[in-house]
Amino acid sequence: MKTLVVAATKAELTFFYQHFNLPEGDFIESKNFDLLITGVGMVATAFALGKHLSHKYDLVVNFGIAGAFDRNIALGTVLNISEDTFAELGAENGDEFLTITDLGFGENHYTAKTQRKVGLPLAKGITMNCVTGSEKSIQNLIERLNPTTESMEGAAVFYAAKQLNIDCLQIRSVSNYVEPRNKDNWKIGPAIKNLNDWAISFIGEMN
Ligand SMILES: O=C(O)c1cccc(C(=O)CC[C@H]2O[C@@H](n3cnc4c(=O)[nH]cnc43)[C@H](O)[C@@H]2O)c1
Repeated sequence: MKTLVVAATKAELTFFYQHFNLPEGDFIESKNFDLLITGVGMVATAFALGKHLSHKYDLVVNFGIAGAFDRNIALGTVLNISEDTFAELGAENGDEFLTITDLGFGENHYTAKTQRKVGLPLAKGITMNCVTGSEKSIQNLIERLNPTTESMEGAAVFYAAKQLNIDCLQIRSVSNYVEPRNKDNWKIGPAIKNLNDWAISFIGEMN
């Protein structure tokens, strides 16, 4: 049983590195799991997974922070993102948005796949190239997709795992609300701490 742990940045897995005494580096191999730091965004994620994802893995787990659309979710909450959509992939037709599925070019929506018990609240993610930062964009996305969270990588990880039919999970901790940009409101520290506590326990118990 071998797991590939995937994150966009090393900072998001700071305490995980410390706990498992991992060396510096973007691709670290260990007995029970390997760790891949992809860089931020879908393109970097797809390229890194194209190089490193293979059938030697039984499970891919994407860990990261995320923005939440729902203010009833406390900052720092750890969520199981069970479905994710490439929200910008498609075409505008005036005020209407056509997905790549509407255009006949494939699927824009992907799901987590695992039999393992995760025990976290489920959430519906979207994946964006551009962090949402205007009321108009927020309203459009809510009307069109009604997402709980957004990230910049999640759907790309699900996509890659699906290509090889490997089980996958996406676990994200809420660092901020999706709102007109104000980084002073982000609570990255507590979000990373909660994410790492969960990741250490989950990956530790698997081995
Ligand atoms: O500024 C810092 O100290 C810092 C430390 C660790 C990570 C970061 C990031 O900015 C990580 C970028 C990562 O976060 C995801 N993310 C978080 N919030 C959102 C959002 O509102 N919309 C989209 N993505 C978000 C995203 O997946 C990025 O890869 C900073």
